[in-house]
Amino acid sequence: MTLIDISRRLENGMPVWPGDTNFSFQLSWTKEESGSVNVGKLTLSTHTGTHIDAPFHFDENGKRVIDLDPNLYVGIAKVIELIEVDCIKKSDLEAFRFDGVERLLIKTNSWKNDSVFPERIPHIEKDAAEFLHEKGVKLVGVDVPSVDPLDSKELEAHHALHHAGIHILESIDLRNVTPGEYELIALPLPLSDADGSPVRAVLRKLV
Ligand SMILES: Nc1ccccc1C(=O)C[C@H](N)C(=O)O
Ligand SMILES: [Zn+2]
Ligand SMILES: [Zn+2]
Repeated sequence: MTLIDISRRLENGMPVWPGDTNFSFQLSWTKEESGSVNVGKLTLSTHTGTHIDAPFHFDENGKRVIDLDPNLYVGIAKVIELIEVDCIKKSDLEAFRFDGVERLLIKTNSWKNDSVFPERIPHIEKDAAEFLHEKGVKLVGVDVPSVDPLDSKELEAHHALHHAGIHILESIDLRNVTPGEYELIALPLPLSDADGSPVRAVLRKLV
């Protein structure tokens, strides 16, 4: 069956979190120089493009990427639409059924021009994190670069989700995805010490 790619393209000049490391791919050796091969070199933040946050990103004692269970990032996921909401709160989520839903992907369509970093994004409210925990959700994915407001220092949503045992996937691209149930694959790289990791996130439609 065909895969729907929900990853943002990693390329020079792509938007990154303000002040964070720019993404760069360069050849450190060209085939001409080496006589045999092109060899590339990447420079990037762990929060580049579609990525997961490890709890260490916002908690000194939190798990690093290598400690995360890969099973979290592979399996059935429900995609819901909350188009252009200001924030994602419990009362918005109560309209949906979450029986047995462990992975929830929220399409807000609020990042219109993805060639520039957004100025404003919807964040997740604390009561939504608690509600999703009660429903048994273990992973939440959003189509924007953060689950908190862009200027947040407290990172209330990151902490509330962590407290609720919910892992975070950010900057997925759900423009070509209609609500429903899918299989998600969004595996982090096996980075030993990292606080986050880019992922190649794909969906497979369930029949
Ligand atoms: N890259 C950064 C640089 C500086 C300050 C925050 C960030 C973030 O990444 C925060 C965002 N909540 C994130 O998890 O992706
Ligand atoms: Zn992040
Ligand atoms: Zn984050």
